[in-house]
Amino acid sequence: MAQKHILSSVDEVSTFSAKFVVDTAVEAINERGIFTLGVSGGSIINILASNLAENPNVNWSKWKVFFCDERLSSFSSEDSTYGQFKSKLIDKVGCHDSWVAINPELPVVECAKDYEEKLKKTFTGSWPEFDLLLLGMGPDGHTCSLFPGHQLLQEKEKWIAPISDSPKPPPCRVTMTYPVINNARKVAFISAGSGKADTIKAIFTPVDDESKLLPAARVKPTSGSLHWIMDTGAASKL
Ligand SMILES: O=C1O[C@H](COP(=O)(O)O)[C@@H](O)[C@H](O)[C@H]1O
Repeated sequence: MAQKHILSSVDEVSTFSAKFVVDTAVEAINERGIFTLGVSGGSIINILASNLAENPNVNWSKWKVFFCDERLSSFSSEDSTYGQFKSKLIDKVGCHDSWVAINPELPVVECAKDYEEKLKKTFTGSWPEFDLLLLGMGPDGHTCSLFPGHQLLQEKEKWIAPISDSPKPPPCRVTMTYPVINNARKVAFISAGSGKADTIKAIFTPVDDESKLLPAARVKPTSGSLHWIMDTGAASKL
């Protein structure tokens, strides 16, 4: 069962989300000495970056930040999630060593394998167990780079999968798969704006056939917790 956190404005979503991340980090560092975080791209970048950059309670030396999905674009492109976090947060704080980026120069299949190897330097075991994954959701119900009807929704072996036909540009991306997402200790969607309201209503509406579930509705942590952080616009049809 998802826990809903409904805030009255995008600014409040931003403040709440940053506190949610930092509180989770403090708990993880106290318990295990490290905080493993996965971030998404799109609107989440602006929601998170400045609040995290200004937060004095972040012990960056204990954070390891990966990308839930990433576009194969150069870091100087606006499409690069790493590039955006770099200019809006990483360069300002000087926390470069905490972030694990993809190599966008590689062909997409190799890039996914290479990124999976990078994860394996931090995580042992058959599946990584992230402390927290921050997910976005597009108006079509996609999350990470897992799109409605795409064969990647069935991927059961890879940690990181390549996609070269993303319906949302750019077409070449790498993405975490459901076994990774659903193995996290905590997963939080961050969604703002009334443009997401119909899709959020669909996500929370039960279906008679699991194959009809939108990608974001397939996020069901096996033993972790699921959170939806929304503003009143995004939650307006619930
Ligand atoms: O393409 C992507 O879109 C989703 C949703 O983005 P948003 O701007 O609608 O919030 C994002 O979560 C994902 O990381 C990104 O690659």
